Amino acid sequence: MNEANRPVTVVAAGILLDSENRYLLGQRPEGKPYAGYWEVPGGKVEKGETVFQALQRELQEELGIDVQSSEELTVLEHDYPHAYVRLYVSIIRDWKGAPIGREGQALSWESIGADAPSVSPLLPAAWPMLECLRRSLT
Ligand SMILES: Nc1nc2c([nH]c(=O)n2[C@H]2C[C@H](O)[C@@H](COP(=O)(O)OP(=O)(O)OP(=O)(O)O)O2)c(=O)[nH]1
Repeated sequence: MNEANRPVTVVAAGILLDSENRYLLGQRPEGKPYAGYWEVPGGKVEKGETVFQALQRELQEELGIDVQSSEELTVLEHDYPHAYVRLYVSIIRDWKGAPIGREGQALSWESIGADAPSVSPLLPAAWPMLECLRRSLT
């Protein structure tokens, strides 16, 4: 619970970073809150799972890749109308397979150096993640 007495939804988000320092965004599929918005891949951490296990499961389901390792970047909270979320954000440089949108979602590789992603709109809580990513790499 938080000050507003709302239950906290715990989410693991994984920023895939390739060798050219590009990161991956995916578009949320129909049927989910904020469908059509772009986000860093990930999803809710299930009971009994670690954040890393949740990342491995979600990125296999969403992108068909096997995450080998991850580095913790930051933890962020965001109060949405539909949920109060706590996002554990990791950087992933080591994965097996080529990401594909297994839920029919569009994907976009983005340059860290750009002021803003080439796609929009982004989920509100994705912005501070990207800011943190930039700071950690420069
Ligand atoms: N994956 C992801 N989720 C984000 C980001 N920013 C942000 O606010 N969120 C929020 C949106 C959702 O409320 C929550 C993630 O839940 P989700 O609906 O994607 O999770 P899920 O895949 O487990 O969903 P489901 O099983 O309930 O369908 O975190 C982000 O960049 N990536």
